[in-house]
Formats: sequence, structure tokens, C-alpha cells
Amino acid sequence: MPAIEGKPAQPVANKDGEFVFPPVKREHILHCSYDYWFPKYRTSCVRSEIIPLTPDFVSYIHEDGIILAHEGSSDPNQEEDDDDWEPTNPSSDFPPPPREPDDESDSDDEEETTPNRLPPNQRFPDLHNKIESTIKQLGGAVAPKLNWSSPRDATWISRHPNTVKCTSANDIYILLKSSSFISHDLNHAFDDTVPVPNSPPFQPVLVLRSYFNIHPSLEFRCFVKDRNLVALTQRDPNYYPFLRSLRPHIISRTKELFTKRLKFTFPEGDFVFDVYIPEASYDDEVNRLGRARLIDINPWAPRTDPIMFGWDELLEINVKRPVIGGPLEDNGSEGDSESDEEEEGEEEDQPELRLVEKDDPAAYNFSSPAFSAHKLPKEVVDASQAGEGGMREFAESWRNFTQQRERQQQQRGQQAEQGRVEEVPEESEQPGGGGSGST
Ligand SMILES: Nc1ncnc2c1ncn2[C@@H]1O[C@H](COP(=O)(O)OP(=O)(O)OP(=O)(O)O)[C@@H](O)[C@H]1O
Repeated sequence: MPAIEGKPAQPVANKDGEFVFPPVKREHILHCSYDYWFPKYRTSCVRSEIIPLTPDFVSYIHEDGIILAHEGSSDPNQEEDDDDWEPTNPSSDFPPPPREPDDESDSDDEEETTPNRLPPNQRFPDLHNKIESTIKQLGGAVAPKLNWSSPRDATWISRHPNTVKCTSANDIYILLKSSSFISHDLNHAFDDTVPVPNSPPFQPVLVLRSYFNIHPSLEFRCFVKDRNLVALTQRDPNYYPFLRSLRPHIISRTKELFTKRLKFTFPEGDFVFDVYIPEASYDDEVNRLGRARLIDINPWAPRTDPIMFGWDELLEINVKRPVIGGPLEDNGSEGDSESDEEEEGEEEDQPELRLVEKDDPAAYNFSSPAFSAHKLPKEVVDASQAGEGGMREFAESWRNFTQQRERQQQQRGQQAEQGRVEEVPEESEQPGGGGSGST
């Protein structure tokens, strides 16, 4: 096998003996972009479509204020006569974009004909129509993201509260424009990275994934070092009692996905991937969980939240059987592969799976990015920042929020224990079937 290309630089110990991450290669970040890996692994993913974004769309996302498309019409000619435009709900609640100081015009007509004041369906009609038609094609509801991040910090503003669910292009625009994670993807994805000669250019894309009701308890983050699966952690840091009995199933389903699809085909030896493992869709005592679905691939870098691990712990894990070699071609098959044969008869290290235990201080850990201010409902954050009296309101809002959260958690636990299964919208096993994933 060829030497590993594009392998992230290994951490080195500083003078205090602490591990320090050297800069990550730009190429490593590009390999974790959805449009890079999705076409390779589509049959293990949620049904998705990838739409390349144009510069005018990116400018729109960057601008202050939110101007939405006229709902119910995508014909730009029809819009030209509509000089009495009012944004439809929910945009009517948003303030208009600030006027330029030297803008003497106060005519709505003039404002509407200025290119950057046009609603999206007039400003980038092809792209707008493509987004609308893709939502329909994916079943009417999607979870959007850009190359690396979803706008999960902006769900408080959504018409579908506290979810990334979008049923229209306008829903998507609101989330994308309100999210700091999305701005980071567009402006800072390559911060502190080392350029590599002939590295491909960055093409911003909009990823639309068919939306389904995900149980956060069954989402896991998985760490790969030297092509070995070394660690797994719950993504949602709440206590779910039923997960304990599912431990062996969680590990075996994740290893199955890793060994059959990712281990030898991802171009990097070190990376992080996220999975969703639904309950088995049939009454099966042996396999209490269904096949693991690949949700995301993240850089092996400090910017990826290690959740219940620390990066120092992950960096210090010694891999007993490091695999030195570059990627092999992935033939898209879910069946036996060379890598399965290699595993047979050989004792392997089991990855460590961390689950939140009852009364675990890791649950509701406020230092974790998952619970930083952007994840809280806006009124809670606002109340916490208000002056006198603010703390009382904050305490009340916070109590309501935590009670509501506990109720949701109990409901999810009951659903999972009763084996209520929501089917995961999948890509077709046939090459070319399902979503096109065109780039
Ligand atoms: N198809 C889907 N339907 C419903 N919810 C989804 C879907 N895909 C993802 N989600 C939810 O959105 C969350 C964020 O998705 P994703 O992991 O792709 O975003 P991210 O920004 O890359 O997250 P992170 O920064 O933690 O890596 C997931 O944890 C999951 O709860």
C-alpha cells in the first residue's frame, strides 16, 4: 500500500509534556466536506442532495437583515408587477435591513429594484427553484447544512422550533442567515490550516438531507486513529437509562459501518465520524439496533468537539495495530470485503464507548459547547443578560426550559424502549438510485 497521503500532522509534546496539535492541512478539512465524502458512502447515509452555491447566494447569506422569497410564487416576471411587497410570515417579524447612511431614497419601489434588495426568488431564481424542488423530491422536509456545519445554533428562530427541519426555501434562508456556524463555514473553515500545493478550491455547497425524527439518544461520535476505531461517545450529553443494555449493539453496529465502508477508503488515517443507529425495524433480540447510518465526517482537529472525551486523552491512546497505508478504492458494497477477512480470527481492541451515567456531572455540562448560550432558547439568554429583575426572569425561564427538556427526554426514552421506529430515509443501494448527490 502507498504511504498515507494527506495524513494530519501528529501532535507533539511541548516542554510541559502536554500534547499540542500542529496546524491541520487544508486538504484534511476539504476531505471532511460533505460533497467530498457523500458520493463515496451514499448507501450508508441519509438520502441527501448537494447543491453548489453561487456567489450571489453567499453574499445574501452574509448580508444583514432577512429578505425572504414571496411564498407561493417562483415566477420572477410575476414579481416585477408586485410593487406592494410585504414579506410573508415569518419574515414580517424581522426588521428591514439597515439603510446605507448616504442612501437618500426612501421609495419602496426603488429599494425593491436594487439588486441586493430583491427577494431570493428574483435575485437567484434558478437556485431558489432548485432548492424548492429538491425539498419536494426529498419528501417535503429537509435538514440543511453547508459543507461542514448545520445551523443548529439557530433553531430557536425556526418555524419548526428547536429543530433543523425546513419545509421551504425560506425556512432554510432564515436558519442559514441566523447561524454563526454557517458563517464559520463560509469565512473561517481554513483558519489555522496549512495550504498544500494543488489543493482543490473551496466550493460552497448547500446539503439537503431528508428530514426524519431523530432520537438524540442514538447519535454517537466516533474517533479513528491510524485507521483504528478507538473511541465512541454519546452526542447528546443526557442520561438515557436504556442505553446501558444497548452497549454491545452500539459498538458492533458502529464497527460494522467503519470496517465495511470507511476503514480503508477514507483518504486520512485519523478522522472523526458521526453515526445514527436506529432501533431495529423488526423484533430481533440479537440485533436490537438497526444498521448505523453515517451522518457526518469531521476533522481530527481541536475544532471538532470530543464531547465526553478530551483531546488530550484521545491523542494519548496507543493504537496496538496501526494500519500504515493509504486508502483503497471503495466499491460501494456493504458485503464482505478484504477488510472483513483481515479482521477474521484476529483479536481486536474494542473501542471505548462513553455513555452518560445517572447523576453523571457530564450531563448538563455547561462548559460543553453543546450547552453554550447559542443552544439555549433566545428568551432564556436574553433574560440572563437583562439588568435588574433579569435574574429572577432568567431563573423562571430556565426552570421552564429544564422541565420541558426533562419531559421530552422521558418521552424519547419511552419511545426508544417501546421500540417505536422511525424509518431512516436512505439512499438506494443501486448506484445512481435515490438522491443524485450531484456536485
Ligand atoms: N436528516 C436529518 N433529519 C433530522 N435531523 C437531522 C438530520 N440530520 C442531522 N440531524 C440533526 O442535526 C444535528 C446536526 O447535524 P450534523 O451533525 O450534520 O451537524 P454539524 O453542524 O456537523 O454538527 P457538529 O458541529 O456537532 O459536527 C444532528 O446531531 C441531528 O440531531
